[in-house]
Amino acid sequence: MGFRIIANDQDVRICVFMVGLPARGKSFISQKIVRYLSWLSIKVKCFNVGSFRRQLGITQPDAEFFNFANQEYVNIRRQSVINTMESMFQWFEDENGTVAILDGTSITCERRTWLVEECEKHNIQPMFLESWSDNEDLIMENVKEINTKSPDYAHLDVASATRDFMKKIEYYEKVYETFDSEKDGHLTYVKMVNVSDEVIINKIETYLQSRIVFYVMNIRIKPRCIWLSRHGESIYNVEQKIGGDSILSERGLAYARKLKDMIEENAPGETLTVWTSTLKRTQETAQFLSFKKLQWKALDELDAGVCDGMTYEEIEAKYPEDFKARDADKYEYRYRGGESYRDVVIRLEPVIMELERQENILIITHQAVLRCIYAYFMNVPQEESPWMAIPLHTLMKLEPKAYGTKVTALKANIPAVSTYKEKGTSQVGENTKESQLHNILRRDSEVALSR
Ligand SMILES: O=P(O)(O)OC[C@H]1O[C@@](CO)(OP(=O)(O)O)[C@@H](O)[C@@H]1O
Repeated sequence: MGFRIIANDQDVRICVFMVGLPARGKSFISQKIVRYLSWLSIKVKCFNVGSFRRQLGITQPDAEFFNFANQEYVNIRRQSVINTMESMFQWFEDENGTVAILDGTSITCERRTWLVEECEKHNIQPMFLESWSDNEDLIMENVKEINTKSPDYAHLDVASATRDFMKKIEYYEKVYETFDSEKDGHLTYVKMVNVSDEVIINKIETYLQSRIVFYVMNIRIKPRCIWLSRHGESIYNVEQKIGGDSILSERGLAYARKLKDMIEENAPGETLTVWTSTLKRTQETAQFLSFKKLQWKALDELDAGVCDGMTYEEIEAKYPEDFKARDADKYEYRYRGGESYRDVVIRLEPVIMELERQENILIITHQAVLRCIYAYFMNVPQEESPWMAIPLHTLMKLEPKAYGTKVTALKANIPAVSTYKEKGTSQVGENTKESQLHNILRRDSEVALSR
């Protein structure tokens, strides 16, 4: 529960200032940190300087607006940063925030000195995160992405937008001062060279800062897929019992066979590594797959403690107070002698870190664990994540992209019981799960557009 203590410690307030030329993936990194920290219940918010500039009425500036020789424009841009900082300080006060990310360029020493002074006045720890890159492919990939996604370029065709953007980069290059240990040795900074090819770390002082550093060190950007599946229908699922370590039903075994075909069809020729829990039902589901397999104890189902092996109806009859308490706050409720969703998230942290580093992975695990993993990738809030329907016999494909994660759900068309229990009832119901699955799919487009 270490993260909770930090999240509640009112003394820890960090501002991460992104540093770097345009198209160096700063927004991508900012969004990832936001997703990671909020998944760990740390109050975090990203403040994008570009949106504050747009609030000043500068909506579709051409490259000239970024010419540092033009004092009038420099002043307007400085004003956008001042407004962003004010809004950020306000957020720390009003919302009791812990980590703010300032997504701008902050490329001059003069600017950074000013930012540090402002943070000191407000008792906030400044930390700089520079994204430095000379990888042409990576840069052009980012330029393409920005030109199609940013409102700044909505009025231009791709060729004109690219020309304008390259000119803008040129202006920034003229004044860019990268971090170096001699002149910046007194500052807390992380310099990422070509994402995480090389990471230089200076003067990290607090635990939370070191968590952020550790996370960004693990970021990879190579395109890959993460496949997620629950195990096939188990005997306990059929009997509506929770927990346990039962084997698969006949239909569950049929899903295990079908899973092999589905992977071959949808990921032809790909090499995957299969991660399962240590429980029989996930291993039986993986048995027909010929890839390398790895068991994680951390992927075991949420521990239902004294309720393990019971149906929801039995729990309601035997522990009515607990049953109600869980429905009232499913994320925080901890089974007697067992776990809460929050506990599961914390034990999953090393899995997530490893997932960030890996290439194509297929995870075969359990309802509650999948909800937590899915919540991380899709930025699902805590109040919602324990209530998401993750139906049996459905394979999900997640494709992390620069501006969100794309999800595709593939149904095996092998019938299975529903294990979904709605709030306020002890019945598991067939009727809800389809609509919930649609919620999942809808969320994809929300996330993809959320930048
Ligand atoms: O948090 P809730 O919605 O109870 O879901 C978790 C439950 O899902 C189940 C099925 O009901 O997972 P699993 O299919 O892996 O067995 C239970 O074992 C587990 O307790």
